[in-house]
Amino acid sequence: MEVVDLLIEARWIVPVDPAGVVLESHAVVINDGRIVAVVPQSEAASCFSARSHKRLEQHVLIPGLVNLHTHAAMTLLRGLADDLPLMEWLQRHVWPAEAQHVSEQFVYDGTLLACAEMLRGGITCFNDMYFFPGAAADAALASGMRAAIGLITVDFPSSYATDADDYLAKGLAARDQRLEEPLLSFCLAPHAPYTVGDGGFSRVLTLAEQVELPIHVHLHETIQEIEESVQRFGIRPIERLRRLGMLSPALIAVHAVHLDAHEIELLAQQGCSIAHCPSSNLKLASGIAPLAELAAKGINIGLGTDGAASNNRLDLLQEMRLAALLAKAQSGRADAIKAHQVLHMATLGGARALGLEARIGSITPGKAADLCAVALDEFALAPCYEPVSHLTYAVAREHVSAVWVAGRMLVENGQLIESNETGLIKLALLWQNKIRP
Ligand SMILES: CSC[C@H]1O[C@@H](n2cnc3c(O)ncnc32)[C@H](O)[C@@H]1O
Ligand SMILES: [Zn+2]
Repeated sequence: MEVVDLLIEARWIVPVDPAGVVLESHAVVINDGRIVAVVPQSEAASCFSARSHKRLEQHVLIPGLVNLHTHAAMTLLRGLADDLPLMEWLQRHVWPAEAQHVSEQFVYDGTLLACAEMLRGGITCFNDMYFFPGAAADAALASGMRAAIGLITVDFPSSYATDADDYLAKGLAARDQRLEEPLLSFCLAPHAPYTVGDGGFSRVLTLAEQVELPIHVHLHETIQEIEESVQRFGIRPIERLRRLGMLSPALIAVHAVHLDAHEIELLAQQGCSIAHCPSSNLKLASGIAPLAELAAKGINIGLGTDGAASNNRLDLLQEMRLAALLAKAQSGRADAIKAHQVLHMATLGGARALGLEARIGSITPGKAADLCAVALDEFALAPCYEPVSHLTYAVAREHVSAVWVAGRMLVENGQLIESNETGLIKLALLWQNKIRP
């Protein structure tokens, strides 16, 4: 008998890879934070002796969800400015508030709050883009979460940095100090084509090639962004990035709402990934991304919540449902995007975009034990013919009962184990009183 740390038995296990597989009455065997085996429960009992044992009746166990695009610390700006289009929202409300309030402490506290919300909703990894990335990284580590930390660049000065060189130097220093952290990885994060000049993008590209990091950029989010680019540069943003040599498998195009057929072809040919953020795109009236067409071209797609100031939730299960429903309405085809496809986007798709496919995104031996258990034992979810259908169309984050990151249990019975929920609410209130006294 092999002695292992943890054995999780579940009524259903959806490994995500191979696609479409649903295992009944299996167990996941975990040792040293990694998945050792996925076997029938009868075999698990005879082959493994576990120090800890979790039995999940009428639960489905899935890989931890990967939030491919967020600005975690913006939880502290949730509900500050609603019902506005993107540029008015940014220029008149968000950027002034950020200029006044963003500091290292703001980012640490806001990210801590975001991690609590994400973990409780089954998200085990997030890809962040915000000021003071070192503080975001430390808050993720303090929460026990996995994070891809964006090293941001914008052409305007902030409380964090002055110009493109300063942003990048500070980002790289933050990364160098945390290179040994197994739960952290990094991305280069030039904000958008309308806030980063050609010089900034070229610096980012050179660095991305030197240090082999993904590049995470808002792209083709609104029609206004495209029209302004045509006025300023004579070309659309994707063509501008193409000429700069930025289109490659390292690129994560966030939003990608407004695309013509040629641009979809280009993104597919170049192996770019897309971070689809349906709630934020709807709330800011940016539009609806052509998800079915992107998927049909074989483009890798992940799902993102965007920040809590434009969503206003960090709830990837809700993004899954919305992604599937919008794709059907937009294409006029009920089978345009199916339940298992959005589960793939919310897990392996996000992991692949971040270059983390070998480590996370599916319940596969050798990968980290980042797992999410969803309870399907309530009347509103009964009966259950097909657990993946329920995950996409019926469950809410309140049904997430347990979450593990690298084999460490962080949510049990729907409650955060290590965070003090009352303390987090007090922290948010302190910031609320500073931001709007
Ligand atoms: C330079 S740090 C990130 C920057 O992005 C802003 N932001 C938040 N949501 C969006 C969005 O949907 N599109 C573009 N920019 C966004 C955030 O407020 C920060 O300033
Ligand atoms: Zn964003």
